[in-house]
Amino acid sequence: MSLSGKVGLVTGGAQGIGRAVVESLLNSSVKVAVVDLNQEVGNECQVQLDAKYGEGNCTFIQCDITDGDKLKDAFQRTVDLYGRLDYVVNNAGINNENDWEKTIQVNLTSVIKGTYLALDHMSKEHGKSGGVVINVSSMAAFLHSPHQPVYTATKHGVIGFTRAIADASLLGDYGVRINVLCPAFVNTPLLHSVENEANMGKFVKFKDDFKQSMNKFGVLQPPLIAEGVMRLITDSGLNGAVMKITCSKGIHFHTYEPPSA
Ligand SMILES: NC(=O)C1=CN([C@@H]2O[C@H](COP(=O)(O)OP(=O)(O)OC[C@H]3O[C@@H](n4cnc5c(N)ncnc54)[C@H](O)[C@@H]3O)[C@@H](O)[C@H]2O)C=CC1
Ligand SMILES: CCC(=O)/C=C/C=C\C[C@@H](O)/C=C/C=C/C=C\[C@@H](O)CCCC(=O)O
Repeated sequence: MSLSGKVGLVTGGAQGIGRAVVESLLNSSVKVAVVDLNQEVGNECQVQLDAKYGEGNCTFIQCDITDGDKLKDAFQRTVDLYGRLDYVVNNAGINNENDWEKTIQVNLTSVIKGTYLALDHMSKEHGKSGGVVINVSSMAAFLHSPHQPVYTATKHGVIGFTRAIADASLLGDYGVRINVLCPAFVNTPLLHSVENEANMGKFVKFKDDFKQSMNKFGVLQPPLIAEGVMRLITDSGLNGAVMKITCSKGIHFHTYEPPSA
């Protein structure tokens, strides 16, 4: 399936999982807007991607996704620059149990806003030609992690929101497939934040337990997560899917029991 001529937007795309996703999209000839808070890392990312993929194929847009007006501008700038929008990956996330209200804003509220903005630009309801949204949750949503109660809550929320809005998209014939991705531990700067009291607050005292959990389950590399994202983009049968990626099972899907009376 050729993705050439398509346009993607990835939040938190300057490093870690988001950066790997951006590179996979560029490798498939998709033009990409890299939306990220971090100006320095974003500038560095732009220079490296221009050198590797050629100028004009991606653009870094500095933006704090918790600022609704700035996020709206980032979407509009992408469409103004590349003429359309086909794929949105709501990936940016933080791990901060100290400032837990911020964690809710970044990990859940902004994912909801990013999904609604994606629909504004892609839904047939608005005369657009459809597309794919991928919201990044975590395997933490399937655990009762003592290290990260609020992070865990946000990731549960992302799954619930995504499954519901995916059904709405189907019922309303929006032409947009909306899926959720749940990686286990991935080797990125975020993973190392679990050692910091500034991030973990009073839960930092569980850090040894946390490390044992990582040793037990293993740590994934970002390119495998990007492979999962590309599958969610290219498999036209997937809507409301909950993709899990773990060391033991690789890329697989969560299944839910059908509702009963
Ligand atoms: N690393 C891991 O073990 C796992 C991570 N995840 C999730 O994957 C996503 C990406 O995480 P990583 O790549 O590991 O993190 P990371 O910390 O390496 O990268 C996150 C990126 O998001 C950006 N960002 C943070 N707050 C932002 C804001 N307010 N506005 C715009 N950009 C912002 C950062 O500047 C950074 O470039 C997150 O949603 C995370 O919760 C899920 C499962 C496992
Ligand atoms: C316990 C998680 C945690 O404290 C925080 C990690 C920080 C961020 C990464 C996050 O999103 C967590 C992922 C957690 C994954 C936990 C367990 C899985 O690896 C279980 C996999 C089971 C299997 O391999 O089949």
